[in-house]
Amino acid sequence: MVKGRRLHLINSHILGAFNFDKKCTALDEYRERGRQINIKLLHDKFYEPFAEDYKQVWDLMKEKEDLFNHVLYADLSREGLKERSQRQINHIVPKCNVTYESIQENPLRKLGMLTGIGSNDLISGTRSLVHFCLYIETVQNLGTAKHLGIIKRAYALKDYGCCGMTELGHGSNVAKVETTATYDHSSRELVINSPTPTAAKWWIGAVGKTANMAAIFCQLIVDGTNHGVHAFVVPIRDYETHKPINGVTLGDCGHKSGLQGIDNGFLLFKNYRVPYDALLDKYSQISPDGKFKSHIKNKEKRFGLMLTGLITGRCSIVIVSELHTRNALTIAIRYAAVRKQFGGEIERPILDYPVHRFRLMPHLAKDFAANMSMKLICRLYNGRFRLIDSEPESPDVTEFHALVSVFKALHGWYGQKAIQECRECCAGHGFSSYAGFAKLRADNDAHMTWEGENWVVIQQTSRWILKVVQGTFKGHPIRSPYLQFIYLNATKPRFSNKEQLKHAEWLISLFEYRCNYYITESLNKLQENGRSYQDMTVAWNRTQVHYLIDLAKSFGELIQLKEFNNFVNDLTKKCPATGQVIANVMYLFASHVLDQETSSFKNTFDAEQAKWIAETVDELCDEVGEDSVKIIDAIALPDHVIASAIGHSDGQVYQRYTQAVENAPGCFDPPSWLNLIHETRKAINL
Ligand SMILES: Cc1cc2nc3c(=O)[nH]c(=O)nc-3n(C[C@H](O)[C@H](O)[C@H](O)COP(=O)(O)OP(=O)(O)OC[C@H]3O[C@@H](n4cnc5c(N)ncnc54)[C@H](O)[C@@H]3O)c2cc1C
Repeated sequence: MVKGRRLHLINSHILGAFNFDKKCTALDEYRERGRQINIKLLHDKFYEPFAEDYKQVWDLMKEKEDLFNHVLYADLSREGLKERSQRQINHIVPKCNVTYESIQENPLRKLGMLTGIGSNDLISGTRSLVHFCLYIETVQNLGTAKHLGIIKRAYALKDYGCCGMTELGHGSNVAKVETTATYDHSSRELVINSPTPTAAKWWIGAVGKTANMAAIFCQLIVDGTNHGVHAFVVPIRDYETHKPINGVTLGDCGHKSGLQGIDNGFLLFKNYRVPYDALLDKYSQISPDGKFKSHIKNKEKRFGLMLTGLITGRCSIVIVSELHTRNALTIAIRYAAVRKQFGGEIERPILDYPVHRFRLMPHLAKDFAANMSMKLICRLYNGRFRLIDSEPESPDVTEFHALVSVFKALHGWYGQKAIQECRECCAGHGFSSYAGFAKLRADNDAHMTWEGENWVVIQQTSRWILKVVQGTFKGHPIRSPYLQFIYLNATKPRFSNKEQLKHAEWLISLFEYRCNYYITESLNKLQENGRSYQDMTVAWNRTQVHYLIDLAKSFGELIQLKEFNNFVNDLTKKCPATGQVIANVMYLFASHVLDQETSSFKNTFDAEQAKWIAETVDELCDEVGEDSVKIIDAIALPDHVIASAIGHSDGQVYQRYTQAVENAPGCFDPPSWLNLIHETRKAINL
């Protein structure tokens, strides 16, 4: 008996307990359905501008496929995940030729490498980003020629850097950080201190285990006067021993909701003396006779410039949250084509059910919209990256900042909702870690918060729009090409039939009207609140809900729709059939946005118009659902990058899933705590 069981176990290990003798053809059958599209054309256009960068990174992943396969690492410890991430970074980054010179020539390449890594694993993507963007770009944007050596060492990975802005007591309100850097004229040094426990730098990526260098943000005090937040580049660990430097206390922030492989840490300083050159002194200097000077007299403006090192990080979120959303949709749509439940004698794929299409297709449409705004940010990126260095106060930089802010928030939110819905759409098997959703959701969750908390960062977009509008009251023309639609007495475009919801120009004019509507409403409310509260900060905060936040969102979605339309027009020129299929995705995006509008704008539709919108959403979900497997084939990341047991392009869901389960440690083992089961049996003596 025992011998027989052992034999069975050995057999299970070698052959697998689940014997799939027939290949599942359900996904291929779904591929035959719907309208024909030019998959290669859609793929190439969707992957712009990163096709080459991604190919390089993904080919490198293929070389060590196991190292990038999440299914194999679901049981890793916190320390194990950190080690694995370091191995991933060591395998990819040095081969990508990301040097100071190559990035000066084409800054976008860095984003390509980082988001390529992040598309598979946000842990390694972020650990690289913290160093290459937050640390290096803070030093580069705020430092001077004498700091070039530090930057080049960092590109060569001789140093590993972090960026310490957030503290235990202050996050979004960076201007109020408590860490101080006090100038000591006698030695021409700066003395860094954490004057209170809440001044501890907190959450700082790479501090926990990796970084030996830090760009830290402190209040600069010269001769007893606080000149506001400035950045300093300082060593935090000894280069040889990797131990904290005297005057620095550091540690790891512990277990988190996800991203365990990132070594977020805390930093405390006690009379830590660093030479004057630690001050990143592009905008402020202390003269040899000990006087503070800055050509930017306004303290607030100076503070704004201190944050320019964040911009690439925000752009990376704009990009990578779209990639994560796409991965979730790829898994859920492929699974839905394979999974069959109900439907009579021959069961139907769950992707056939209207309710399933209604749950998934609007997210697919939003992912397309996010891909469009991602492309816009990337088109602008190189020019703005250089302007941040040469002319940081240029209106083009402010405009870019406003665009990135709204898309950082929108894409993160789209992703979080989409990933959760995809998880639920795959129900039980979606709950398995081998499906991939748990990791995607936990990873994307951080996008809500870091690099500017979404609800705070999005306010910067509406602030910019209202500033431009207020400028027009003083006779200043609107420069930004993205705000040319502003017209304060705008009237709603005539909405006389349902077919208009499949008319791009009309939809754009409706979205323009919607944004103008929120501008007018926000201005009126702001004025009203200004009278009620006197303090303009209170009035501003009182005008966020239903007004300024909605204004920023409506602006972001207008830009997405315009970019989407350009994409569809271009696609249609090259292949009308493909253009038509993707036009439907665009109409679905627009009508779904209108249908979801929960605040005041919805009142601008009468009951019949609201019904047209809802019906159009249903119809388009159905049409797009029929084409969705092919659409996903065109835009999906390679299987080894997604690394999901249930979302593979070969459609062998059950085989891959059971294989993952069987290969997991302990699948067939008895519990190591078997004695406790025996104890339990004896616990109650009847
Ligand atoms: C995984 C991870 C990694 C990180 N890595 C780094 C790093 O490397 N370096 C670094 O410096 N920081 C890092 N951070 C910190 C991150 O940047 C901050 O968490 C973020 O800026 C938000 O600050 P906070 O958490 O203190 O939230 P708070 O600013 O305290 O916000 C708390 C809540 O209050 C709301 N709120 C705040 N102000 C307003 C307002 N004016 N109006 C309306 N609502 C408001 C916010 O919306 C939020 O919901 C990291 C964080 C995480 C989670």
